[in-house]
Amino acid sequence: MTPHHDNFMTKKPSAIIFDLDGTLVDSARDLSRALNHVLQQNGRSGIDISQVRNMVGDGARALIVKGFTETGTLPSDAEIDAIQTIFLDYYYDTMTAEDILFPGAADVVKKLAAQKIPLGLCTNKALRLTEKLMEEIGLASYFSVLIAGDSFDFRKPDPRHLTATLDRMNCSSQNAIMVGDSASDIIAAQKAAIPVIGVSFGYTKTPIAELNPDIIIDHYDEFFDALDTLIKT
Ligand SMILES: O=C(O)COP(=O)(O)O
Ligand SMILES: [Mg+2]
Repeated sequence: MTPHHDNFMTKKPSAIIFDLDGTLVDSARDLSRALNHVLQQNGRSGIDISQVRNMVGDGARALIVKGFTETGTLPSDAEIDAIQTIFLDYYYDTMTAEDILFPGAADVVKKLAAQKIPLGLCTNKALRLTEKLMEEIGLASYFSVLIAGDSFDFRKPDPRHLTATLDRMNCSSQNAIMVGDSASDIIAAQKAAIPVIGVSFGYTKTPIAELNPDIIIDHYDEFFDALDTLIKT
């Protein structure tokens, strides 16, 4: 008889790598508050959260550059360095852990960990912020590595960010799977030849379908079916 139970997979992936912002957590509100804080400090007008959502995914500096470009001229590199320090401290102090997990995300992570599938986190967020956030949302212990935007000299969309994450996990990229919300995740995965699940509820200016992930989910309820489909193909 074929064993059949919830979330049964025909073959286990060697590892699953998750992106953080826009994939596991809906952090746009907190990032938007921090961005508007530094914009206002510099006499700029604020940016609506709906617009900030399309600016997240390439790290804090890219978010700041996009925010300042949107509201006037771009400050010098040195000025952005100073603004970035203020942004990071403000975000570190004000980020909230409450109600920011996307529905079903924690459940999926816990079920995968229970199935002994190695989990890695690969985000363009700074490590200090990543570690704090992952602890506060209660998911840090389920991941064998937390790899951040400042862990290496390269980062998503550079495919080496994903392959280096797998190396740190001692996992092969064969049968590994990536889960992400934005162009940097999908491009990195495609370049690394790692199948990728795109989530449609995250942050991307380009509609996720146009980025051509191998499969798209609209809710974590669809995760295990998507995994099954990817594994069979
Ligand atoms: O833009 C960021 O700060 C990080 O974004 P990511 O977790 O989606 O890589
Ligand atoms: Mg993201």
